[in-house]
Amino acid sequence: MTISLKYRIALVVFVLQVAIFSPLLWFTFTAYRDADLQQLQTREDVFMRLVSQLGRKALLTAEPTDFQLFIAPFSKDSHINRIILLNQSGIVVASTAPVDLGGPLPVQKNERNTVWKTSEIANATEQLGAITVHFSRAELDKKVEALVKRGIPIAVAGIILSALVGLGLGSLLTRRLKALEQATRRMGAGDMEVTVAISGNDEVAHLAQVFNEMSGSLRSQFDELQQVQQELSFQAQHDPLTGLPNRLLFDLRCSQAIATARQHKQLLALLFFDLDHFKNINDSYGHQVGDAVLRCVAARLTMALKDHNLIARLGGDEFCVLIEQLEQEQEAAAVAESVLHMLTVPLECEQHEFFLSASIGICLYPRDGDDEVRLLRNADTAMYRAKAAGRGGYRFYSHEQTSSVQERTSLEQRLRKAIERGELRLNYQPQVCLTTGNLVGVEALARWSSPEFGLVAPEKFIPIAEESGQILAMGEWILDDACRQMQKWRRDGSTIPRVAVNLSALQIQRSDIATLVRRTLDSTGLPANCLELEITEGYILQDADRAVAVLQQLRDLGVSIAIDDFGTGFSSLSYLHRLPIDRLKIDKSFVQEIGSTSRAAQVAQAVVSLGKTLGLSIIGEGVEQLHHANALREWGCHEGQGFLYAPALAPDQLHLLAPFKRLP
Ligand SMILES: Nc1nc2c(ncn2[C@@H]2O[C@@H]3COP(=O)(O)O[C@H]4[C@@H](O)[C@H](n5cnc6c(=O)[nH]c(N)nc65)O[C@@H]4COP(=O)(O)O[C@H]3[C@H]2O)c(=O)[nH]1
Repeated sequence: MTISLKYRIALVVFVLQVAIFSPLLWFTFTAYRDADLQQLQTREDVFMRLVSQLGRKALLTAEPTDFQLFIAPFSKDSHINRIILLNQSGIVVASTAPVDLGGPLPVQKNERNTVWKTSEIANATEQLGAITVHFSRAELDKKVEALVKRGIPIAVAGIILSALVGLGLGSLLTRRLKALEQATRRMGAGDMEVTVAISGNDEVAHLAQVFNEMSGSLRSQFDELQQVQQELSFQAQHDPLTGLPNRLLFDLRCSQAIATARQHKQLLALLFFDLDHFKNINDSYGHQVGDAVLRCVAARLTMALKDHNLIARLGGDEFCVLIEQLEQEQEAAAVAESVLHMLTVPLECEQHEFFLSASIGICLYPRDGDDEVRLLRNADTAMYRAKAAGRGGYRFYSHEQTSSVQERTSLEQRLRKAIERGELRLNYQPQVCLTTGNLVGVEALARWSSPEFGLVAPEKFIPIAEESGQILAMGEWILDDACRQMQKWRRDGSTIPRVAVNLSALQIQRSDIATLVRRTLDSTGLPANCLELEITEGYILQDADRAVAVLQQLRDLGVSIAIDDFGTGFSSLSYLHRLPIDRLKIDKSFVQEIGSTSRAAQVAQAVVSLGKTLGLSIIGEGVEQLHHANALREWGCHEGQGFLYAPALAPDQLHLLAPFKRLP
């Protein structure tokens, strides 16, 4: 059993009081009684002396009657029980009742509160007798008893009072200690603001002061710790490069948002996107510039979408936007469009200008998934569809996309082995002079005949090869095979002036393309002027400065350069005139509109004029109809390529077609 400090103090005070006052009380009583007793004894001695003298007189005169008369009144004295005068022979000669005269001295019994006193009576020569007095002490005892009766309640009251004082003292002391204890408990429970009031200047006050000092120091340490903890938790949940929430925080917020949306039956949208060809920026300019671009993109995103969305960087160039409380899915499309629009503004970063675009996948809760993992995966799938559809756009997720992504993954795996298994080959599509109908060149176009998937269209496997990086090895093989074939035709006496080979943007950015071309020309023996390299307009737009430098290096080798798919980008005269190129290839989407009233047909004509103005050769791609060829020729376009003349053919079929005389 534990006794609180308050009661312990009270108990100690009580015991001390009892220990001190009991002997004191006892001493006072006995001292008082002793003093009274002494006084009584003195009076008894005086009385003894008096009755001894009177007794002597009675014995000497042998006339005890006077003596008897003298002592008779004392029989009523409460203090004197008996007075007995004995003669020489021990016979009672005078006494107070009830002792009989003439008899011997009765037996002296020691009664309570009484005392016998005897005094010998003698003269000079002989013993005369004795006087015995029986004194009573009852009076004295009664007095002491009365004193004790009066004193004990006072003593008990005093002790109780002191016990109460002890209790009060204890609670006074422990109340302050209790306050300290409660403050310590609150601090233990995490309340760092707690202090205790300091009263007085005693030890408890000092303890309270030390406590306050300790709590102050703990508070500042706790604040520091909290700050560090907040920083750590911020760092753990944010991307250090852009300051945006990272994957961890995004997952957390996403699952919270899903729970809220589930509860209130709301719609959510998740946008997942990456920057098209961002890898090229990293490869060409280094990671520092790449990082700066990502920072700028993050800042723009935050500016554009800050109001209602959670924006996160999931890693690399992958970003995610979560839109809550959606009314209808078109709102997600609007956000996607604003992201795309925001990226169309050229980005000036580290003294370079970048033209960015992104491919965005959108999926919706609850339609496309009911947890963050599934939503993210499906948004990723939708993003791949957006990429496959030509980049720079957005796609909503649909269930069919999942199977198409699975197909894409297995295509990618099979493609890795395609070259070494000899499943890839090149076909060649003639390019014809629109005036003479002569064969002016061929374009090498890759074909993949897979045992599992059959003939796979280049529009399907080339983007996969580009995204997976396989285009580097594949492109090297294509360049080598095309140059080797061309050299073979030459040796066989063919008069095909040139072979055009498509270069992927990645090949130009990630490899030393000029060295590769030089090496290939050397190893195959093909003269440089027999090789044309086709580069898409899109690549040049991504990075015009670098494109100018690379194209110049290639041109210095003696090869010619054509800009493929011209008209599909955002070409402007400002960069076109700086490019070291030989030919513009009008994209087939424009050529095929010739004859219609659409703007595309007008663009085709405008491209021809532009090319002529710049002194470039122009070739129309996708010439399917005679009127396409006629119109192009009339506008001044030099060459044409398309199904009107021939599709892409295997190398051994090509010689059957030349010369082309399909012109009117
Ligand atoms: N509708 C229509 N189409 C016509 C006509 N004439 C030609 N074509 C097609 O138009 C595409 C022209 O190639 P591209 O613009 O370089 O577009 C190419 C090119 O970007 C890429 N590609 C093909 N082979 C290679 C290659 O060896 N290397 C690289 N990097 N890309 C390649 O794949 C794209 C598609 O190639 P293909 O399917 O061979 O499709 C070829 C060709 O078959 C026509 O009259 N009408």
